[in-house]
Amino acid sequence: MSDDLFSFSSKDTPIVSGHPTTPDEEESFFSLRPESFADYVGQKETVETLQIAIEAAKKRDEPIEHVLFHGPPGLGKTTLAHIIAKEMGGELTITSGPALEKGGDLVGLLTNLQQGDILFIDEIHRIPKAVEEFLYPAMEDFSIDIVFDKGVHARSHRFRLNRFILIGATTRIGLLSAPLRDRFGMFRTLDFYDTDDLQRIARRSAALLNTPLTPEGARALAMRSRGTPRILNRLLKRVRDYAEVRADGVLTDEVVERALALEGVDCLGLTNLDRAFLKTIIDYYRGGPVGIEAIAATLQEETDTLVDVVEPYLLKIGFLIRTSSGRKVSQDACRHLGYAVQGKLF
Ligand SMILES: Nc1ncnc2c1ncn2[C@@H]1O[C@H](COP(=O)(O)OP(=O)(O)OP(=O)(O)O)[C@@H](O)[C@H]1O
Ligand SMILES: [Mg+2]
Repeated sequence: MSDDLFSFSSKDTPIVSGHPTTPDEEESFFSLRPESFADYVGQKETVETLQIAIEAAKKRDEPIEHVLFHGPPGLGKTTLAHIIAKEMGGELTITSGPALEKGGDLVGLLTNLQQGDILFIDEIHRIPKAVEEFLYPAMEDFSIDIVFDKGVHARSHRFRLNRFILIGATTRIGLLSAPLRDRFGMFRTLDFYDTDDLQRIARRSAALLNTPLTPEGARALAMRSRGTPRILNRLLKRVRDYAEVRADGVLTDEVVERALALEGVDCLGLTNLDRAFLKTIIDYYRGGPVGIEAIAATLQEETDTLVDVVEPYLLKIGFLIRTSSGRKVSQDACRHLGYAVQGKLF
């Protein structure tokens, strides 16, 4: 086992984790965020479903139904919420499951919404149960029941809300309760982007940043972005810095490769954490199957980070296999990492 296996963690490589590390960073990406469906690359079926729903709702002069987006971080869920709000002409209020600690937090937000406004709840699977119960009547009947006093004096009062649109986003659909899931009229899973779409995003972002990018450079970036626009935009900025300091400012495939090698990003876009994850399974657990908790403990990483950020892409490219008895590494992954694969190793 290599010595460097434990010398890093996802905290050392924020550049490639799917989540924005700071609000400022998210802010600085704001200009790269597409503001209309025309600029939103890929996810064709989701875009079409939404466009149809929006056009139909506008004809009837009513808001669209509640929408639930599911998918790994950085694929464009928040971006879609912004675009929907713009198309529908409503105000967008953004919150997240963990930020809604008490029922009162949600009631405050709901009662401030006007007809056609949008409430976006990120990480909706992390909403506390007590708060979730306020959401049911709010979503279904546009009303909330508030109970005053306790015991025999308890009285319930029903408040009417304006007809709003709830947009929920989650990285873990399995953790969402069935009653909540069923109250969304539309449910879309966002998938990883293919290289063509990522190249398109690279060209668009490079143009917005005024950075020269060759077609080969765009392809090299796309291949290293783990199917994720947010990662692509981050890597693009790192490569731009490198090109301006160590090259002539033009983002060619060679410059992309050199710059990203420095960041620990390999030709498939795998990061130090991805490789450490796979190597742990191979070196400590003979390739698996092994439970995620055991991997997390060995790597000293959060289980959630591994499940939300690391695993989805490794599963997608077939480097990781999930079985009923745990995670297994594939032979392709072993080959990529330079392990000898003899016959049936695992
Ligand atoms: N379809 C797209 N076309 C072009 N750029 C995109 C697209 N989707 C996302 N992006 C870019 O990627 C960034 C991240 O997208 P977004 O914040 O919407 O991801 P998310 O799915 O909400 O992630 P999280 O789960 O971490 O909240 C955006 O700021 C935008 O620049
Ligand atoms: Mg988001």
